[in-house]
Amino acid sequence: MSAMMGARLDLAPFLLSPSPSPSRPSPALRLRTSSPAAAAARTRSLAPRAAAAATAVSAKPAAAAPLSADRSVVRLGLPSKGRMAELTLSLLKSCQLSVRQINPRQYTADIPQVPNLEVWFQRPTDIVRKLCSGDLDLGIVGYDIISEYAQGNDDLVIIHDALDFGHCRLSLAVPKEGIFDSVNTLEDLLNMPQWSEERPMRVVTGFGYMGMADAIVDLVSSGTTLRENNLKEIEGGVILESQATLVASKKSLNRREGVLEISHEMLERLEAHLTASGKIMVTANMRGNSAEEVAERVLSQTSLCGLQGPTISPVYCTQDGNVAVDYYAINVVVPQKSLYKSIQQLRSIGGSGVLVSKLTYIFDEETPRWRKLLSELGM
Ligand SMILES: Nc1ncnc2c1ncn2[C@@H]1O[C@H](COP(=O)(O)OP(=O)(O)OP(=O)(O)O)[C@@H](O)[C@H]1O
Ligand SMILES: O=P(O)(O)OC[C@H]1O[C@H](OP(=O)(O)OP(=O)(O)O)[C@H](O)[C@@H]1O
Ligand SMILES: [Mg+2]
Repeated sequence: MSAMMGARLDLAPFLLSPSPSPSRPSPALRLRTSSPAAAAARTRSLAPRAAAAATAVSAKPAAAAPLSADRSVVRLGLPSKGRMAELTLSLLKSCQLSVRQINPRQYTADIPQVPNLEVWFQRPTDIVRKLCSGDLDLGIVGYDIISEYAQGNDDLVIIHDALDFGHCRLSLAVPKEGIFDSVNTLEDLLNMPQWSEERPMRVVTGFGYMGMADAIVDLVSSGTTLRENNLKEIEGGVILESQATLVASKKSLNRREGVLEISHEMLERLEAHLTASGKIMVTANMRGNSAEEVAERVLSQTSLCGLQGPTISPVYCTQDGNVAVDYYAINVVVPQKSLYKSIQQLRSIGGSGVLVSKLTYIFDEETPRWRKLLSELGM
């Protein structure tokens, strides 16, 4: 949950729970609607979105249902449309978990690499609902959707909290100009003389440009939509940081055969792929008297320390009919962004014949996320 923990929650009690905690200071703030789904349903064309927002807000998660014994297949819910859909499929493909959809009109598919797994394409909100109701066992959705639609349901557990796509934040924004001209922080906003008991600050998500609200709450990624609509974020106004997550029903993990094993395999593949992304393997030859002496030279360079340190192995050749070692091969994993620096450093200590290859997977020892999941399941 590391990425989410950075979220500033100053406003959370006002936005994510039905009634603000009485012990909090009472800024003159009244929230009309709190759903990011409603938030998402504003801006570029307002009227139709307002209607959509109204529908979305009333959606509540289904109560946790008993485990249905009538199916033996494990079900994974994936986003059926929107930006998350394509990115989810391409992430799975990168993990050698390609989804096979025989008929594109159907809402089910499979992953040939994982027998006994059925894929259901669903809207993100429905993925969470169906995890809660027991129709799905696993799902990939944004953390924002889990926060919003699985409140109070402790059956859901996040297996991987940082799938590295769908990055956005739920943020409070105000108009750039007018009375908000010099409002740059949450404190500035709450201290504005305009708000009072009789006229509290109104935060809505569907009517930000119609003069009915003072501020809005919406998902923000690049910030383009806000800019295009003459709005600005303010310091301290981030309510939640979100990105795609792999989530599961604890009940399924505990009781449905195969769910735990499939989760483990998915987690391992995802971790291996995500750990490797942005990293490259640099191989070079270096003359030296011993592996230790070469290691000292390599380790003196800041960009050549590798994951656990460089691997250094002798390169054998024959000299006058005898086997001899003049050179050592160095293998070191480095971040792609420090490629050129690594090459400069290798050359500066006598490296030659540098080869660079992309890394596809890094399988570490058991991932801490697996330990964490087992402990959350009481295993
Ligand atoms: N601008 C964005 N950049 C990155 N991720 C985003 C952005 N907006 C939303 N998301 C993430 O993507 C998820 C799905 O949003 P998306 O817009 O694809 O679907 P949707 O809003 O349900 O569909 P639609 O907008 O077509 O009704 C959100 O729950 C959030 O986690
Ligand atoms: O900061 P930006 O990069 O501009 O992204 C933010 C926008 O993205 C989402 O909308 P989306 O594109 O999903 O359209 P929607 O309103 O139809 O959901 C979100 O609701 C914002 O409007
Ligand atoms: Mg959207």
